[in-house]
Amino acid sequence: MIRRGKSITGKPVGPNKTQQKTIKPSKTRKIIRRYHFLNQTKLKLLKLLSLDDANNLLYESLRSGNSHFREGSDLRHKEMNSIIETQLIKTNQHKEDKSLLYKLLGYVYYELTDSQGLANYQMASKMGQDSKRGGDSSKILIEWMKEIIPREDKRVMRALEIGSLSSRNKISTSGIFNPVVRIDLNNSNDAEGIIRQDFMRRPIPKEDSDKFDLISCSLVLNFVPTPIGRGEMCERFEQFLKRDEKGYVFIVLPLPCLANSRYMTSERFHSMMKCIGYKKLQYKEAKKVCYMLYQRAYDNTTTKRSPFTKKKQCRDGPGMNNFNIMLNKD
Ligand SMILES: C[S@@+](CC[C@H](N)C(=O)[O-])C[C@H]1O[C@@H](n2cnc3c(N)ncnc32)[C@H](O)[C@@H]1O
Repeated sequence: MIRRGKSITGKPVGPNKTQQKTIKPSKTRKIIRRYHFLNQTKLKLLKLLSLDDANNLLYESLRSGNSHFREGSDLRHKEMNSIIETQLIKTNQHKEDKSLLYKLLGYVYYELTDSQGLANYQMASKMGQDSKRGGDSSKILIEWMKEIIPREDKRVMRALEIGSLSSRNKISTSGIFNPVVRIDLNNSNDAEGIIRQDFMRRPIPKEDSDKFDLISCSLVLNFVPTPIGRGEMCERFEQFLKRDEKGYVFIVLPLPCLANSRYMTSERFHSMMKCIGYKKLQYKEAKKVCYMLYQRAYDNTTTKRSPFTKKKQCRDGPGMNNFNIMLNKD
């Protein structure tokens, strides 16, 4: 799945006739793929070096305290550094060479935190929301919610949108949800009403009134680099959903994650969600993505957790990917 791509720190994308920045679909895909590659490589390097960056403080401390890391992060490359890029693809081959691993880590951190790279990544993700390229996935959510909620029910629902790129999407403008709390890991555009925040570190609300009726998680789970990390994200939803109501979770995934993976199918995903307390209300496949709506279900028919704590191959075939989601052993 990981492929070699071009630098995301390439030249800025110029204005078009409408003064809006655009990127061609092929470049959009490359930028996104590159970003995922860097994230995966960062995790591998941290593991090889037995480091933990849970508090996001590592960059500063390594920059001041490790000369190899600093050397890597100082390679302020306009063009990709081909030697380093090759070494990044084969990190395991260099596992004995700690100095090189630190240098690679410095390089990766710089690439990931470089503001031009991030801006391009954000723009590439936004381009994916362009109506010509799949559009705003929350349109489907709103259609479904309108079917579910009786007309006479005028209750306004609170929503948390994880991985939000715009405050003008249907989830924010339909009037069904108010407020819509929008968070994103990387968003630097606070003026648009998107809080820069990692959902996995968002404080758990104490009061039920601060919890949500709906969590939207569109094209975010596939962004999380590890199967266990994805499972943890799914399990965390529950702590943000209101207790008295039956909260909803809207999930969107790239279709190949469920339709072309050796380890995950739509049935397996629904069973995993059932196991952690949700019933499936809706499932729809489009050309490139699949949409799902779940609701909290406090029933007594528990599904065993153990099938989802292990890697299980469901099928195999040429060109299949290894996308997976796993639950922690309790
Ligand atoms: C591909 S974009 C999807 C954007 C949009 N929701 C959509 O459906 O097109 C994925 C976004 O999820 C964000 N993201 C990933 N993990 C996150 C986390 N733990 N907390 C908050 N945002 C996260 C990333 O920063 C990125 O902007």
